[in-house]
Amino acid sequence: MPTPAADAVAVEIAPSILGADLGRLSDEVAVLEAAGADRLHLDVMDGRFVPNITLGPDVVASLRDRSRMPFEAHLMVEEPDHLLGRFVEAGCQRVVVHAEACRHLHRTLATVAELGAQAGVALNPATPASSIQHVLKLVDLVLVMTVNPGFGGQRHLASIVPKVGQVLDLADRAGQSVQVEVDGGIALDTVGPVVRAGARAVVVGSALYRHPGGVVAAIEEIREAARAARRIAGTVGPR
Ligand SMILES: O=C(CO)[C@@H](O)[C@H](O)COP(=O)(O)O
Ligand SMILES: [Co+2]
Repeated sequence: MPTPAADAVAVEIAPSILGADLGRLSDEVAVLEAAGADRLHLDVMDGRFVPNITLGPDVVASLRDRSRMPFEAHLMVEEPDHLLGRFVEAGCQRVVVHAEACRHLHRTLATVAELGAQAGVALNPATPASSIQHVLKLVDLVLVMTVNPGFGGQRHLASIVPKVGQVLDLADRAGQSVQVEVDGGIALDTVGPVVRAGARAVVVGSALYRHPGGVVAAIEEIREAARAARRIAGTVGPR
């Protein structure tokens, strides 16, 4: 299997541990790392922005000692400014905030960069691509949500997939380079269209844990389906 870096049609796989056995979290992270995950997607929920509560920076810090994967925190947190430093100190290389959760989005993203991490912005299904035009120069990643955030295991909203291309068009016109990652209901049957739309990374949660062959087989198959979609689309350039 070619390494993602050497592979012109690679699509990065970022497992979400929401579907894992949270009582064995560090073992589950080790399994994902051994399975070749490109980075770990940590879903942080505050019970306000979304109706669920998950993990905080202390949990992230204890996983940090046990893994060499890059960590990406997906903050589903209302007004997250007070927590940005905590997640960077905990070892997150990237912090993704929701456009809808930040009153001063530009300032929040600039703060992430000042803290020394990569900044990402996430968009709820109802939020248009145009709402982040003014911050594209501050982010290296746009997370297009294809479920309403808050829970793993929801049905993928295929109608939102065209937003991937809309974000990439906006970035092109602004002369900015961003990676688009898609999050929500990604599985063997949904990864192809999002990759053909231009996504170069996908978050995968429940599909990993539903697969009868286990996490290793699931990552392998989804990675191969994503590579095949890129080959079919004939898009091996940056997009
Ligand atoms: O951010 C979220 C949900 O809010 C996601 O990262 C999901 O938790 C991924 O899980 P699946 O949709 O793949 O089951
Ligand atoms: Co997420």
